Amino acid sequence: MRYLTAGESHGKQLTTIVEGVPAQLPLQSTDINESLLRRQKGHGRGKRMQIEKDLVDIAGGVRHGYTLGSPIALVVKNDDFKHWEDIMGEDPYDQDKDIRRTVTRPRPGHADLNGAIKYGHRDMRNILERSSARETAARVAAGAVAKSLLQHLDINIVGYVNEIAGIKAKADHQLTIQERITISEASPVRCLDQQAGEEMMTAIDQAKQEGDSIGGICEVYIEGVPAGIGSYVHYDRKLDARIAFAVQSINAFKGVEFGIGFEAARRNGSEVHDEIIWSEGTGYSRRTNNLGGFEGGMTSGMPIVVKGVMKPIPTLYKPLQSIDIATKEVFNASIERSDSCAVPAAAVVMEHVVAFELANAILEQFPNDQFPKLKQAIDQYREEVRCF
Ligand SMILES: Cc1cc2nc3c(=O)[nH]c(=O)nc-3n(C[C@H](O)[C@H](O)[C@H](O)COP(=O)(O)O)c2cc1C
Ligand SMILES: C=C(O[C@@H]1CC(C(=O)O)=C[C@@H](OP(=O)(O)O)[C@H]1O)C(=O)O
Repeated sequence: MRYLTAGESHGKQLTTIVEGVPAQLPLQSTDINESLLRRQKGHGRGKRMQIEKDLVDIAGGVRHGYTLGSPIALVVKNDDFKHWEDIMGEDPYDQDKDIRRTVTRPRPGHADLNGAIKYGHRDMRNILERSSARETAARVAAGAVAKSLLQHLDINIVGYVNEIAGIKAKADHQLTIQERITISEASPVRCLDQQAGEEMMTAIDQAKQEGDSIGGICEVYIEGVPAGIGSYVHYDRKLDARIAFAVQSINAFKGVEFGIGFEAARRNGSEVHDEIIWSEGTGYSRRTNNLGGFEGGMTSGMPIVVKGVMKPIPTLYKPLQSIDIATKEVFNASIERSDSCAVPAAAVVMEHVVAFELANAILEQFPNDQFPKLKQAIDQYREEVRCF
């Protein structure tokens, strides 16, 4: 399974094509819309999210509520396009006539300057339109298809926020996945710890008031994955590595950890590696889950726990110094609008990109043309793992 996305932030629409989804998987636009609407929520987002109401149009690959096995085309319209038609429409645009709208002032921390140098654009709108995290709506649409597939295989996944601006949620390892889903969904910052969640909201409000931005840490938690998904035999078949790539590729993500992650560097081996246990009913398991569900690039059968670090949003009301590429003058310009914190939204994005990688690894390993056959094969494999 693979996917491509196309579309600019203030252009007509985002388009996603997902190829390699098995036939006969139940799929409806409501499944995808739920994910898209979750991504739009979250305390700290700017005015743009009040303009958009992301809804998918399934334009190919699905008939009467089931996938056909053909590529699935997903379209999400940009409602903001109507305000940008003169700038983003297809009619030739005379940049010289409207010099005020030419973007020549790169934001530190965004893709503007590097992208302009690479593609030779003097109007950095040509960069920012595509480097914008608006594209993550298209990634969530693709991930929602994968998530739907996983759910039909009894694999559940959720993304939530662990930390914002240094405020840490207290970890409750006993929470079931259903509890994690319900609690995070009810929290405006998608946090499992109500007290910390309230402090995070205050920190976001304060950052916004000061014209600043803040980042944080998201966690994705998955239950129901059998042991042995992925492989150790070649670097690009290691599933943890593929997940790390997908997470790192989300706009503004700067690092990835599995389980205790970087903390492993500070502990002895005896305090890191998860002891193997066995019981008649469930087969093999681990006494702890410090390694976050992976050993040797393969799942261990324990919950997958992966964290991603998001830096603060680069567009600031209180801007940093930069250089105008037209005049080479130093500037400290103010901006019209931006998110002050998008960590809660990013947790939903992370959930979906991870879902895609996991579903893809499963499809590579099992019969993938027809969903009922895939389900049968997975059920049989689970039984083999239990009796191993
Ligand atoms: C959900 C989400 C929303 C974002 N919103 C903004 C925003 O409003 N303003 C901004 O400058 N950056 C925003 N970003 C981050 C930029 O897109 C990102 O920093 C930029 O593409 C440069 O890429 P890099 O940070 O990965 O190097 C957002 C990121 C995500 C995931
Ligand atoms: C549009 C989305 O996020 C955008 C991501 C983004 C950026 O620079 O990454 C900048 C902002 O866009 P605008 O300048 O239009 O307000 C965010 O709103 C979205 O998440 O759907």
